[in-house]
Amino acid sequence: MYFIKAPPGLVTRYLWVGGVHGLTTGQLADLFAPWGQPTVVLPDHTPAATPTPPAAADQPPPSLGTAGGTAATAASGEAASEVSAAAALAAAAGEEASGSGAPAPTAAAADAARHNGDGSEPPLRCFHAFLEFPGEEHAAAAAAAVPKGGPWAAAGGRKIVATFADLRRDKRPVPRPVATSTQGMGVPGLELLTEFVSPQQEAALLAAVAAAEAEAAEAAAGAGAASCSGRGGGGGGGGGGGAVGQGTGWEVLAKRRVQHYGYRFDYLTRNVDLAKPLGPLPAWAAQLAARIGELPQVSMRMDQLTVNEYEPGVGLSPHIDTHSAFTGPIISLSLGSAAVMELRRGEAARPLLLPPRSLLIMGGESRYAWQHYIPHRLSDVVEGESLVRGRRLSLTFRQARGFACDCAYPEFCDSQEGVLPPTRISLLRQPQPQPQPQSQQSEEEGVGGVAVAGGPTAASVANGGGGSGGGAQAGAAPSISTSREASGAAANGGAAQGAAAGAGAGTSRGGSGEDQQGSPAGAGGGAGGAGGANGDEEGEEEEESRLAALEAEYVHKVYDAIAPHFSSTRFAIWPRVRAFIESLPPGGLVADVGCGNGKYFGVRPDLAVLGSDISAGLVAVAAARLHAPHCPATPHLSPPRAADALVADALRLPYRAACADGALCIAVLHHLSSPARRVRLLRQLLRVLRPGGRAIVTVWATEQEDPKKTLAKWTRIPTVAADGGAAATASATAATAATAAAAAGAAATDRMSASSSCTSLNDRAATGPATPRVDTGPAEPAGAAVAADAAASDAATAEAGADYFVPWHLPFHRTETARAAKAAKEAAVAAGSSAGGEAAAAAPKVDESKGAVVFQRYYHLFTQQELAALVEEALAAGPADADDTAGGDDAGGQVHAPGLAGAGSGARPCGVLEEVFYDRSNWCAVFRRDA
Ligand SMILES: O=C(O)CCC(=O)C(=O)O
Ligand SMILES: [Fe+2]
Repeated sequence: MYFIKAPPGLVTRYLWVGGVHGLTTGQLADLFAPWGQPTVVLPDHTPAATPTPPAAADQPPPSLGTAGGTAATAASGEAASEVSAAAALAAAAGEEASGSGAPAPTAAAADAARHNGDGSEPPLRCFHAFLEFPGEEHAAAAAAAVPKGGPWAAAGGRKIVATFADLRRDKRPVPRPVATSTQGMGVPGLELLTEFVSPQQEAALLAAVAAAEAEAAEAAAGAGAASCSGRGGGGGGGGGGGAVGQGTGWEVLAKRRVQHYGYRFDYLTRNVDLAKPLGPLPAWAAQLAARIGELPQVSMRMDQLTVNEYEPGVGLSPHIDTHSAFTGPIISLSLGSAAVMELRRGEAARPLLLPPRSLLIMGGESRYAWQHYIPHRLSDVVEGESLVRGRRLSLTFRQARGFACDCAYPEFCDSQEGVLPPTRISLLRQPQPQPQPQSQQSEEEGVGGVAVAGGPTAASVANGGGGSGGGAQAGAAPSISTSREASGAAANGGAAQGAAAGAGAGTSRGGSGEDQQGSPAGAGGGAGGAGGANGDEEGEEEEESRLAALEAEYVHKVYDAIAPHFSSTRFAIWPRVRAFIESLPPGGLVADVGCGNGKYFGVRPDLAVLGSDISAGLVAVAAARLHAPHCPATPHLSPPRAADALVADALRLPYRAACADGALCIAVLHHLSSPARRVRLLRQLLRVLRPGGRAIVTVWATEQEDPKKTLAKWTRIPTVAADGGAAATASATAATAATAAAAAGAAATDRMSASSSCTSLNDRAATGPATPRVDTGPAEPAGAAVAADAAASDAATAEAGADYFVPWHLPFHRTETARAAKAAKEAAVAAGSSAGGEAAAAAPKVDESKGAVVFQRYYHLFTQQELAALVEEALAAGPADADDTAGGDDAGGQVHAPGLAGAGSGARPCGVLEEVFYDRSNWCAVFRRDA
């Protein structure tokens, strides 16, 4: 395995960092720790750097400041960082260290430098190193944080350069001794039992496997099934009704054939579907499984068997069998021919010969934290002798798991936080969104049985809520005209909003003179009350259509186009969202509105999740996860689906009112382009929640942790909504102001820190009945209450957030996105050449230098007060009506408690804003519906 610098535009989870000479690996890791605890890999490919041992008192490692500026200058151009140790070090020294005066270190020197005799860590003698981050996002954030070309204060004034790197495996043949026994291999939990079966038994097993194809076909015919050839990979599944011993027959994968028994292993989801057992194992497999199960190292019932057939030259990609799919050890019996299997963890690669008739037991760490890999080779060299491979069959026995994995290796565990990204194969097999009538699309894409049929959902997809029946005016070029330009619509929109706000919250919307954008919305707001309801309806509809079209263009279309790539970057479970989910009552129902790839579906096994998203592409990814549930608590009882996903518009959720115990709305609200539409979404959440139900909403914050790497790279655009300037802050009621300010006070204390801050509003501003604290975060900083008081008086003048275009780079040379990128590229070129004006402006752009198609996504960044006020406004307005399907927000007629005034005059909001907190560049609100 070795690293190279990545080609321009390729974002990876590895960074090449130059200028590290003189640092210790520990210091280097610490320097980049804020972006995700990278593993430091040194260029000569000795085992990965271990955590820095405590420095010996008499020989401290040099401080970051001592060696400033000795090394790298610029990382431009092609650094010859393909790494043969000495060559790379010399190259690095030659390229980057000119003038440093340091002697070019040799590999041996670097190696020797790795550990001092006393256990302290000496400084690095190499000029570059590689950092392996948990994900691309982390690496990208880290790369962005390194100052370009100048000294870096955090690094003690050194110049550090960072570029993305690519990991390659095995291009250089690295002679590694192949072990013939697991003893001394250094892979805990791995055990090889040779001659586990006799040659006669081996022959019988090979014959049984050979006969299985015919038996499977026969069984299928007997069961009246029309299609069970198994060939082509789509078969199997069965449903459990077949004859005893029914397997899948041969399924043809790209390079090998497989048979499955017990449960079919799905290579798309890397999991088994417990709801679809294939039936008991056939006798020959059951006998073997029983014998294996009785081994003391195993001691469990094996209920799943995969037969792999490898022709000579065929191997198996490195992988860890999905934790959530199988529990306990994984056992593989080799038949026919030997092959070398390599066990890998980090930089360690330990090859082991698997002779025919041997049984390999992968238990414990070897099963959960080490990848296993069979190189694609025609022969293996073992103890100096070349062993030519023949046809090898392996029988891999496993036990399907019916519960979340709770192993000690969360970084490799898809049930735990370091959820693995989807496999390349799963990404390749993502259906690409086809341009088609959207209403049809929603019907077809609606997976599972929940709530898809009927209701307004189907038709709503294209419209994004834009006008009942009127559609999104698909032909119309999306306008990003400012509120000033759209003054006609603005006045009307403002009036409508005034109606909603006036009737609902009795807000101080008239105070929108603070509107920085100079939006005329203030006029509408001034009208307030019922007056707004009588505004120019045509104008309202026009405005709604315009905003819906904008969202369709700059949100929905983009996510559909980038879905597989986007999804591959989204798998971290955010601790605060997890904490919220964990705070929900047992056995409840959760609406995950804007579920994306469904990454939160499996957090709680006992909760049923209804996921919805307007992007069919993302719902397809989420749906794939449904076949890999981590959640069914009763594996053999065909449990009801614990989650389902469908394409739906968040502004018109196709669920019954008051059905959900919880609602998630993660990173969705900021894609809605007006305060009115944001309130509509919040009121939809309230409608779906039962009284007592709670929701968490997260949005991107104007206070970005690293604005130079985010805000500075995004395009600030004029507020798109006509009433955008009147953003919810100005509508804060006295109560809102107090709660908002309370949150602001505490949040301001640490809003720019990476750790989450949090605020339980109930503790600070007595705005309602005491509610249980969800907050699991640190205690309130001293002085926050004072700050809150001060902020309270400011709340009325609180700033609204701002609208941005945020680019998404879809790399066109990444295998897993090649098809999507190709389509997007062609579309971009076509749009650029055929359309003019704004349509062309909306089209994604090809950036050859970055090797990517660049899409622009619409975002509204929120201030903390703005989010709080928005939630308060929705709470005051009450749950959306069941028939809130019209585009225009005629909330004036829908408010459940008309005529409510602010808190001072006895308003009865339908619920409580429990807390607002800042978490990693997001503002998050938790609120509860009471009535
Ligand atoms: O062929 C083998 O021995 C291993 C098969 C395997 O790792 C798998 O099916 O997951
Ligand atoms: Fe495996």
